Amino acid sequence: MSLPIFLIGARGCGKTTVGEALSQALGYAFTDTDHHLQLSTQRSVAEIVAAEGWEGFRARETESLKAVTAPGTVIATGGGMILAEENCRFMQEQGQVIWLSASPEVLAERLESEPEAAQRPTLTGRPIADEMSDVLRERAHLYQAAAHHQVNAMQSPECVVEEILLSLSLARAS
Ligand SMILES: Nc1ncnc2c1ncn2[C@@H]1O[C@H](COP(=O)(O)OP(=O)(O)OP(=O)(O)O)[C@@H](O)[C@H]1O
Ligand SMILES: O=C(O)C1=C[C@@H](O)[C@@H](O)[C@H](O)C1
Ligand SMILES: [Mg+2]
Repeated sequence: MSLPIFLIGARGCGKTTVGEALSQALGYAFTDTDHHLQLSTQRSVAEIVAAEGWEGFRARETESLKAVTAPGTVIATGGGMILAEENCRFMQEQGQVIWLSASPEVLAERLESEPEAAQRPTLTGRPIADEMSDVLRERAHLYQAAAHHQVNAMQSPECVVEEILLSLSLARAS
């Protein structure tokens, strides 16, 4: 059985971009928890947060994670998925967890060129570069603890996919 592959990491690290390419390379299905939430609620992240607060969004995010998880699937997760221990445990038990790691400067640069405010409402109210530094300071240890493998996400998407495939094949060989 082909275990699911979960991509974790901060906003802008490339979970959606790399996830689609990885799924094609493996012949897996691709799914994205943010996208699933948007489709199932017919609302954007910003609309859910405005109506239910971040707490409401986080509860829905956990439901989405469970709903989309299936064998033979690459799953791009929301940037805050690792905030709940329950989610981390679930991902570790169900499949392989890959952290796409990038510096706050690279993340901010990518997000500034494609803000997508409806899907990425501000987390701190601070300018994007400061927000990404704050977020990584708070979350880097959570991404690290949740992941089976850490991959450098500051390369081209093709190279990130190659690095993931290598770490998965090394894991299978050991
Ligand atoms: N490896 C990469 N090199 C250069 N640009 C990239 C790379 N990966 C993603 N990008 C670009 O960065 C932006 C964010 O990518 P993407 O939407 O895949 O990130 P994400 O991790 O899914 O973010 P979110 O958590 O908000 O869903 C997009 O404009 C994308 O084209
Ligand atoms: O980093 C975060 O907390 C988030 C990242 C996005 O993927 C969305 O899940 C949402 O905007 C929250
Ligand atoms: Mg995404």
